[in-house]
Amino acid sequence: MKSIVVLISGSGSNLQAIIDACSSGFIPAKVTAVIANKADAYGLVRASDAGIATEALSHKAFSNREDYDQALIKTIDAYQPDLVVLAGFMRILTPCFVRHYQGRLLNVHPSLLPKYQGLDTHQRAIDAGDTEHGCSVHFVTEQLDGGPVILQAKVPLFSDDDVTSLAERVHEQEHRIYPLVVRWFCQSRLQQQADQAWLDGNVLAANGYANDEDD
Ligand SMILES: Nc1nc2c(c(=O)[nH]1)N[C@@H](CN(C=O)c1ccc(C(=O)N[C@@H](CCC(=O)O)C(=O)O)cc1)CN2
Ligand SMILES: NCC(=O)N[C@@H]1O[C@H](COP(=O)([O-])[O-])[C@@H](O)[C@H]1O
Repeated sequence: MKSIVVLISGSGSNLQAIIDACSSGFIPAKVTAVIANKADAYGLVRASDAGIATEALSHKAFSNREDYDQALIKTIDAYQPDLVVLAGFMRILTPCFVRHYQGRLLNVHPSLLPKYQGLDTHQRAIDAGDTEHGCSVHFVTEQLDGGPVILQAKVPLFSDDDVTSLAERVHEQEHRIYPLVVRWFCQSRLQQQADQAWLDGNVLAANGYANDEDD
């Protein structure tokens, strides 16, 4: 049974989707710990309610990003995860952290990467007058939101949308594609592909896994 540690900063709806997918057996893995950089992250309540170990490690307790990341690595590694999942984790991670989890560190980003890397993606798409938006699950690299994209989902962007309505529509798709990618990752075939993609920096052909005989 694969082991997953999830990092959060807020509500944890993506965390909940992954917890539920593990509970149903859709993801052949167990979330062994949820770690937040904010003690009031509601995702910690979701984890506790699911009987999952929780830890709050505030970045404010550290004088620099490197020291925080070293403490975060120590906390994570105590659970010996096969996979580390960022689910609304709002800290930029140092190269040292990224290298430590190379190839087994995923993130979900609320845009159709490479569009709108960084923050405030929904408002930026609205301001740009886009007619479509979406979300991306990608490998985490040193380049912020620049890692190889594994799977994306598109949503329409309507003229009367605001950030709330658009975020809700994107969230629905995040809750679909993130558990699917985590499932693939926990099936060993993708791990080998992940290492290869990591090396080549290629975009994984999401469709190529749609028919994976392991599915
Ligand atoms: N090295 C990497 N670190 C992180 C990545 C990544 O791809 N490479 N993905 C992000 C997730 N993310 C968007 O998906 C993201 C998170 C946080 C920020 C950011 O600017 N954070 C600020 C603090 C903002 C806040 O506290 O509200 C910061 O760290 O100073 C941008 C994008 C996770 N990390
Ligand atoms: N740049 C990172 C970022 O903005 N991530 C976004 O934070 C939200 C977390 O929601 P959740 O806590 O309900 O899962 C998600 O929409 C995720 O795409």
